[in-house]
Amino acid sequence: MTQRLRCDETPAWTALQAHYEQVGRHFDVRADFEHNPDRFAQFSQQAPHVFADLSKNRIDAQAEALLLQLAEQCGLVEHRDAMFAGGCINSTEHRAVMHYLLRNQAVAATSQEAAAPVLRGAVADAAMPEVNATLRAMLAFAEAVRADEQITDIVNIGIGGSDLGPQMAVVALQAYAIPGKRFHFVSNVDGDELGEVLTQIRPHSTLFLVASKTFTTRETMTNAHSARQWFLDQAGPGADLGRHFAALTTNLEAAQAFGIRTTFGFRDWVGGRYSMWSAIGLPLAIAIGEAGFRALLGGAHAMDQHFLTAPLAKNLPVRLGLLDVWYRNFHGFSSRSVAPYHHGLRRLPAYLQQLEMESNGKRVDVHGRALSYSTSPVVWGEPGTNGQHAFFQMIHQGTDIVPVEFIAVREPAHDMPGHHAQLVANALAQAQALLQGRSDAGGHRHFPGNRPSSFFVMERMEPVTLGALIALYEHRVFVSGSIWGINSFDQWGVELGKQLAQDIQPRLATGDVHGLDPSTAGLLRQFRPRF
Ligand SMILES: O=P(O)(O)OC[C@H]1O[C@](O)(CO)[C@@H](O)[C@@H]1O
Repeated sequence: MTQRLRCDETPAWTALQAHYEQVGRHFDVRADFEHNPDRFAQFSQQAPHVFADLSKNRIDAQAEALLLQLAEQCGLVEHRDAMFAGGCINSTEHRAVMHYLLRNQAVAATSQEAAAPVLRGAVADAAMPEVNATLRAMLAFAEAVRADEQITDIVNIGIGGSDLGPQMAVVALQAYAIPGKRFHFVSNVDGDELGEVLTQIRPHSTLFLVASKTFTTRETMTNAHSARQWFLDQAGPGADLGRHFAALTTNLEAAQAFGIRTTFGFRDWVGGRYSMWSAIGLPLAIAIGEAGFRALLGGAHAMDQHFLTAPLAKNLPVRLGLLDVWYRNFHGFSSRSVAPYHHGLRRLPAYLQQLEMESNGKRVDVHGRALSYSTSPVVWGEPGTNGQHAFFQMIHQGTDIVPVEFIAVREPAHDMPGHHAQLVANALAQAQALLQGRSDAGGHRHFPGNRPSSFFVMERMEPVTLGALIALYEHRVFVSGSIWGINSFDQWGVELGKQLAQDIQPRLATGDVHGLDPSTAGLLRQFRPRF
């Protein structure tokens, strides 16, 4: 990997620090709206399927210009192009990062057209035949399951990226889901979760999907083995495990050894949290069918094209990623709240927590050198309007500034009179209140205002728009991670806890506390009589 300038060593970083001290620290968005009639136009844009208004953020044209210089001086374009050329940018795992190839097709692609990818080049040309063959096989299987009236319940067993993406999308696209089938997602090793699902299903009408990139994740394997045992016990003699289990994994051998004969694979260049476009998306494909799944891929691909080709100043993932850097490193904001004003997007905050914090929660750069600046903010949220009646108090009047991201659609999927207008009015009003504040009352009733927010608008919640929205988030995370000079595609931070759990589990049975710190030893004794 070529040595790039670290972001805090660039002239643009120094200029941004000076600009923050002179202007940014006291920048009042309301005053800028008064002086600058073009502010809304300057800081809003239409990207594929997503309109974004960033004008309520604490950013001015000069800050954005300096951030674009920062991007240039940090080699953002070269890094992006290296990813799209199949370069080994996940350097700590020696892997390329090419999940975008999984959606390398135009929105209207049929299965024939999909054979002609839009992104070309040696790497894409080499990978696409296998990508398309797997996609076709997986979608054919999805269609067969959809047509199989005997199968009423689909149970996805997976965790992290093998759960959050497909679950978020199945929930979001409920209006497009095939009637007569129920979708369950089991991720936690807490037996309560699997146990609850097992009380709702019958073996002969259930399809279990064991989703695990590695097919070694302990939680998933424990749940899969328990599900298999339950199936064999319940189905009795002649139970056809092969008909009722399928695996979605890069480790086809391990899946076969488990006794599964229907497997759908993908390559190691698809990271777990970037895998909903791969075979990991099978539950979603069963829910929304081939046409829906292809539309989802097409929407994401449209965003890929935008990220690849739009000038940086009008490139939405770039603008968002740079805004994240501005807020995190210069304003010092440590969290961002996501407020989807759409009931279907209620799992989006959980999905984004993994996408953003597992990708960019790093304290060393790609060369392993400790960083002297902050990286990933905490990402959190709840759907509106619920959040308004819970934590928005803190966002309006608390001591910390929390940028909020509103997401709303123009067309609802329901036809309940009055609901959608009220929902949208609330989203607009919250963003307005955060900006304007209230100074006609003092003390407890005073709202300081000038609290930043972004607002995303989509036509409706449908496969193509969801695909574009998620790809937008993926690329935005890439942009901030790239500026920070970290590897957004590894996750070594999850390893230590996994290893220690393996050491502790047998100790729960034996009571051996040798070598443990006093707190862990004391806590282990709290559980001892149970094991
Ligand atoms: O799909 P797998 O291999 O079971 O991994 C599940 C999840 O575990 C992690 O590797 C780490 O927790 C995630 O990145 C991943 O999405």
